[in-house]
Amino acid sequence: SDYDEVTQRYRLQETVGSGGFAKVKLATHILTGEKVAIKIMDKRALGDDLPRVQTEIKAMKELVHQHICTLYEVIETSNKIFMVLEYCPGGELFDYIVAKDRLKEDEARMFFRQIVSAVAYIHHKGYAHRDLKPENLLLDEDQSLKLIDFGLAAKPKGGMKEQLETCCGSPAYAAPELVSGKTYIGSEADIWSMGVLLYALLCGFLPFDDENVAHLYKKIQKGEYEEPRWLTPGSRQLLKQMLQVNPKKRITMKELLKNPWLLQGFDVPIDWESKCEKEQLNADCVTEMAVFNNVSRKEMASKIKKWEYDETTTIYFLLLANKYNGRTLRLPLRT
Ligand SMILES: COc1cccc(Nc2ncc(-c3ccc(C(=O)NCC(=O)Nc4ccccc4)cc3)c(OCC3CCNCC3)n2)c1
Repeated sequence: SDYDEVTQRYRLQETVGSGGFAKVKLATHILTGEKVAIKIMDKRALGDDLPRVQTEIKAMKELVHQHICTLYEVIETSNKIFMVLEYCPGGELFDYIVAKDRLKEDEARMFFRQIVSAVAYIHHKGYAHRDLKPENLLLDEDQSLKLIDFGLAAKPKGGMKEQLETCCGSPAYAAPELVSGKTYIGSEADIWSMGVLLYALLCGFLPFDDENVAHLYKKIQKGEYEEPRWLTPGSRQLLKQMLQVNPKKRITMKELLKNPWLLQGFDVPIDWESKCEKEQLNADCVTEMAVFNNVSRKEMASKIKKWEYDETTTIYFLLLANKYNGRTLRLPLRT
């Protein structure tokens, strides 16, 4: 069946999310014992949206960053596409904010710097996210955030309008120019969405909200929102610059990266460059895999560098992730 290959290498566990054409199951990579997330899509259900999955996979292969969930492997069968992805043990940032009601300014800033880092990197690579919201931000261990795009929003073929109608959930994070159906620039719309995100982190509720979508659009286009008394002048100023209805007056990513409120307590600009680009292989991981496969390091390195997004890519990324969080993952020697 469609699941034969994936069940040989992964133990599928509970479903943690489903939306639109995708379902996500947590799973364990049998060889290493590491947890992964597997996004399962049915080709028939996708219909003529299938090209968007290819677009997303192409995007994911280019977007390798410490604050973006890594794609490890793609398994395609006659009816299904399985994307094996980095698992984030902390679940959604959305649930974290709800549990804490709202975040203290320092914690909000610590998270928001990571979000800006991921989005600046995506923009640098020529992409726009277009669906930034707390449900698409996952917590890794030790308070680090990973950006995902669960709803296949990355570079939708139509404008966002069609994207808004099709995708579930409210457009509470969508920019005014976008809900007005105007042509818009993805990166400018992402800045607005990050402003709504920052507001939600600091306040615990949304700046523009209404159960009637038409009324919600009106509020977004008006751009007026409450400022709770606990907001500091620095955060009010930044929110004002991000939640500018006119996209040409909105703060740019360049200005955002050196915004004084974001620098407070860190005094170093936000480092948005990727720390885990694919160009430079980690020597220890190559060695460990060479020993495991009983081949030379040179041979192993050239196999990894093909980036076929098969089991070799998965093992390399899983070993690399463990280097970062200090755990040494040992491949079981082949019996
Ligand atoms: C929620 O329950 C829990 C509880 C405990 C742990 C976890 N852990 C856990 N880890 C990993 C995932 C995941 C990662 C990536 C993708 C993905 O679709 N990547 C594709 C992608 O990111 N493209 C892309 C990114 C940037 C630019 C362009 C394209 C999908 C899912 C997950 O999902 C759960 C869903 C549930 C519904 N809301 C969204 C998340 N959940 C989840």
